[in-house]
Amino acid sequence: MAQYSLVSGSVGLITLKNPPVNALGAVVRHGIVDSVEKALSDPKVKSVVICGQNGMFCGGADIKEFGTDMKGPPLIPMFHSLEAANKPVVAAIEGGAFGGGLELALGCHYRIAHSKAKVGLPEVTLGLLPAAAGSQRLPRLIGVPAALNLITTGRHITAAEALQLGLVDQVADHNTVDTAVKFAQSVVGKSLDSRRISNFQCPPVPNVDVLFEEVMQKIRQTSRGAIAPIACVQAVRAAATLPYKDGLQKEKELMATLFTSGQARSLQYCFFAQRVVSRWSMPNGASWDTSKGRPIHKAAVIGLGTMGRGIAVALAQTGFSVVAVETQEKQFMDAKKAVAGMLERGAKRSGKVAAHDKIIYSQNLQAIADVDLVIEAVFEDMALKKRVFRQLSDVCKPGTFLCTNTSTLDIDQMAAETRQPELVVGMHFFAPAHVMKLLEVVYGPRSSPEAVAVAMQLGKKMGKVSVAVGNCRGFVGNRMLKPYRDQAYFLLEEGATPELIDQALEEFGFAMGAFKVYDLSGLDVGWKVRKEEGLVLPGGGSGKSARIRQGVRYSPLGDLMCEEGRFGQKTGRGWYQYDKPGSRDAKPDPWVHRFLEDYRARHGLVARRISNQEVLERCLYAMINEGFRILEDGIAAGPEDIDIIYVFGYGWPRHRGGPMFYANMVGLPIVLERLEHFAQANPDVPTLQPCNLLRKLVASGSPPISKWREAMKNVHSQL
Ligand SMILES: CCCCCCCC(=O)CC(=O)SCCNC(=O)CCNC(=O)[C@H](O)C(C)(C)COP(=O)(O)OP(=O)(O)OC[C@H]1O[C@@H](n2cnc3c(N)ncnc32)[C@H](O)[C@@H]1OP(=O)(O)O
Ligand SMILES: NC(=O)C1=CN([C@@H]2O[C@H](COP(=O)(O)OP(=O)(O)OC[C@H]3O[C@@H](n4cnc5c(N)ncnc54)[C@H](O)[C@@H]3O)[C@@H](O)[C@H]2O)C=CC1
Repeated sequence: MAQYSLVSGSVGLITLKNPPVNALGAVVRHGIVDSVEKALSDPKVKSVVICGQNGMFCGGADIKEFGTDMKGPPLIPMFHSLEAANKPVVAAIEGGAFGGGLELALGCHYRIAHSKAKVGLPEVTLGLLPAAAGSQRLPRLIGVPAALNLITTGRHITAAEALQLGLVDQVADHNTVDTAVKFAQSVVGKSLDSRRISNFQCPPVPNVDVLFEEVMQKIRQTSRGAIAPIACVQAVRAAATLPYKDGLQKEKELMATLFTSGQARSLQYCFFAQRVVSRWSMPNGASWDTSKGRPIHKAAVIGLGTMGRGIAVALAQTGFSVVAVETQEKQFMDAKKAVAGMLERGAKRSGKVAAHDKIIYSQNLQAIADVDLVIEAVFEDMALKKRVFRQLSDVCKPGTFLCTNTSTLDIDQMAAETRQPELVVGMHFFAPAHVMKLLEVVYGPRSSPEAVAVAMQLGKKMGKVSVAVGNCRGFVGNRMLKPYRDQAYFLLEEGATPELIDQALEEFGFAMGAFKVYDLSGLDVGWKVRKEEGLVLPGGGSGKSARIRQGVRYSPLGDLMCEEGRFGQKTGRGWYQYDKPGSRDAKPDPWVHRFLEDYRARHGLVARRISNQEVLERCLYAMINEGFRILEDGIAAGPEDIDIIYVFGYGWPRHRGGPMFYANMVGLPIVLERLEHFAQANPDVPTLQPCNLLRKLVASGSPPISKWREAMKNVHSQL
């Protein structure tokens, strides 16, 4: 609702009330219309102030209303009547004004923001554009380049930046509403013509075509396949080149296409999924609302290689005291230098002081005796990790949480080496750990809810999107990656090239195809693991065993590449060729094509034409099938957990919602039918056999994704 009152004898105060963010649901919209009418028709009222309750102006349209019949007054006429009012209207922005909330403020004649408030037009992140005239008013107010930046990125800006851009008129340090009321009284009688933004001419831009072309090109590169950023540019272009009324019409047309698009549905799903996963639960019933964490002041990182360095930086930048331990002399020296550089660069970007003094370096484990939490990041070697956990348990004070950054190994085996196994959890960061947003928090069978709560809260403090998952090989992300990568290799055997597969995946929206990722992370990493697992045979093996391991189909192609010394970017040669070792510019390599032809000839394989569609179906459906298995096994609490892991950790295009949401969009019967088809053609690939949960969901009429948790309960109760 919107509450109306008369304050200071002459100011009509309209307070938006719709907790928690005062979203513009139908009831609020009715409330605004009624209150504005009251204020404008009351002769005692000389000016109007609009604010939100509980220190929050307005979080924009009520996203939960999208996809419903959206009854109630529309926003555009409401904002026009505010702007046309003959009494000054002032927006008092506390907390934030986002999307429709900022568009409401742009309809007002003046905007006053609290110094801690943030504003923005984040519609693009929901697959939309600011279609309550925001795309037309903002460029008129702050100019085309700044508006383009805000509208196409959706970023939230501080009150200080908003003031600098001319988006707000004043910043208040204390009671914003009181300041706005006084301000509203002070401007009574002043002409309002110059305050009505829709009357403004857009400030002229030299080389307007060049500017729009540059922005468009950048967007095509960074938001591969996403339609909303492109529509945002087109809408701002309309503001820059057309009269307001025509620009508004263009905005409306563009929004009509976006509003019902699959991309908007996917992005809005991601918005809510991100919030769902923060309310974690464990199969034993423990959950975020029943489990308390404990404050962490001092943490340790063990092993300062690729991951440990990033984790130490992320902890220090969050304000924790960190003891960073590395045993190898050269690594120790290199790590100190590298961490210092990362802190410096981070400080430059954020404008803060580099947190060098937060980190103490040591080559001795005794230095961590008084820390509250340890994150182990030594080599991926179970024997070593077990030894380290034994030492940690001896050295650390009782009650210290012991976390491992392992990407695949059994948390419980490490916990078993300690005196308090209930304090052991996985904290699986992604490289580079100070940049990547995802954190998989892995609970073993003995992990306490308190330990999970601590890791989840720590992740949140570090600005990570944290997802709690169960303990199995590869957890959620890496477990699902395996069948996807296997399919990519099998497709090479059957006639594809690395560039054909990567192109199909990149056109789908991945930032990088499977083989570019291999080259980036190093082919030798997986080779080492496969060797330890006894999967690698010299020369790839021969005869029947060459392409079968432990009874299932296996491609030795990756092993053979490593035997040739082709480890990827680091050696300048991998699935692509590079100008020099370390270079990132991947070029197709005729050597690889010959190598694949020889391989096929040796194994009697006849190359066939492989379509983009087949690449996507084989790679993605195999991955999705594993996702259903993960749900069936209770490793992830719901499809949202899997989707958020893929969107934030594995470059899955957000506008496609994550693998499980994508399956839901494609249609579960289609996914099942294709998997059955591929499984029949590949009986030696068990990961293509459709799993029970998928079959049960289809048999029960393919419920929407929001109902899968319920369906999963039935499957679990039958087990
Ligand atoms: C042809 C049709 C024409 C239609 C025209 C429509 C044109 C438009 O007018 C378009 C729009 O406004 S689209 C909406 C734009 N606004 C946004 O994107 C802001 C979304 N919210 C946020 O960023 C953060 O919640 C925020 C920064 C605000 C607060 O962050 P916090 O971390 O403090 O809190 P959260 O945990 O994120 O949120 C608390 C609870 O509020 C729910 N929520 C937030 N924003 C909402 C919103 N706009 N609508 C509905 N629910 C919303 C959020 O889901 C969470 O709920 P629970 O998870 O249940 O607690
Ligand atoms: N590299 C990646 O992209 C990711 C790796 N991980 C996991 O993180 C862990 C570390 O991986 P990386 O950083 O890539 O390895 P790395 O090889 O770059 O670094 C490991 C470091 O640990 C040090 N170390 C070994 N034993 C030690 C001990 N007893 N005490 C102190 N330091 C010791 C080594 O000297 C080395 O500097 C592994 O478990 C890996 O699976 C997880 C996510 C991503």
